[in-house]
Amino acid sequence: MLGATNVNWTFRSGGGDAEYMELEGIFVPLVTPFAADGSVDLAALDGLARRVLDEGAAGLVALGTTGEPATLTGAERAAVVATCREAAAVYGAPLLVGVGDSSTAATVEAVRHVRGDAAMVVVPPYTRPGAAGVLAHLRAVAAASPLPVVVYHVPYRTGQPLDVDTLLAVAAIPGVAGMKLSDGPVSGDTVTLLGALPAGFAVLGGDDTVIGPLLAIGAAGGILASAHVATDRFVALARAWREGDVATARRLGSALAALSAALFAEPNPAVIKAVLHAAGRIPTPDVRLPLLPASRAALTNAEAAFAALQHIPDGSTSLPRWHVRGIPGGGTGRTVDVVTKR
Ligand SMILES: O=C(O)C1=N[C@H](C(=O)O)C[C@H](O)C1
Repeated sequence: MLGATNVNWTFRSGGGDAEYMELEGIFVPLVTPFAADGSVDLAALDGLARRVLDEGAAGLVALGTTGEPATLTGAERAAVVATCREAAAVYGAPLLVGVGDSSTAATVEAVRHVRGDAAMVVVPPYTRPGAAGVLAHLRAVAAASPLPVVVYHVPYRTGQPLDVDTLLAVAAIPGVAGMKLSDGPVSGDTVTLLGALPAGFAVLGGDDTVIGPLLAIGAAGGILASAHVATDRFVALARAWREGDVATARRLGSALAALSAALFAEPNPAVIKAVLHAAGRIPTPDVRLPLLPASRAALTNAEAAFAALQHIPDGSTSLPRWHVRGIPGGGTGRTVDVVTKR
């Protein structure tokens, strides 16, 4: 359990006790599918959510960068969260909801209304307030949040780098349960950070191409847009590192890094949407301006990287799966008697 806070939750990474939220394993930050008329296709979103959970994802993220939240209306964002929440509830899986901007007051207000299991709060972008400003911002937000906070550190998007001491100070803030770490290549600082985390504080890797090394040095999991495409393989990678199956982890990690590089060859989530559309999983590959659709070449490369994965063993014949029992209506119902993970 982290910190003495004004919130009524308990947390640890790992375990399996129902009273705790787990921040471990592969979380999928869902794209927002658009219909041909430009509206948000909530049925397609529901299908994506259920598919990744079926394939062993530990949880969902709504309104991550990948969900294009900046170009959604308030009503669309609320509908996306409600859809993800409903799907997550069927599986008993946690839902993280992305929130936050450059204003502390606005973020404090927004975090009070998050409808999920945790708020994924981005380091304030654009303003570059410095380390002390970031800490003051996150302390104010965490103190106001009724939910655990997962800090999203992504300096190439926010423009705000943070050193190891500052990241450890973030980890010590009451109410901050974990961090999505998207600060680029694994460096000496990354190794220092992962080795010095407080007990129970979870780092989830958010740079898809380096998830293998991050898991190897102690990340509890990842928040990976690439895991739309090969969810079970990313789940197998996390398991292989957790269980010490190093040979499998290295082979899978290498092939998945190639897949991620192809999926991120153009601004995210354009290529992922193109691949999902080509596979018939979303109705259009559309993104909203200023994002542009993926090129034909990017789609072809990503499909080739995905095809290459089929020859890589995952180290097990039985991947972890959500086991859903007692769904009225033959598995398509909205209520469920028992959901466990095995
Ligand atoms: O939406 C997210 O969460 C993620 N966004 C990152 C990005 O687009 O920079 C990538 C990561 O896979 C998860």
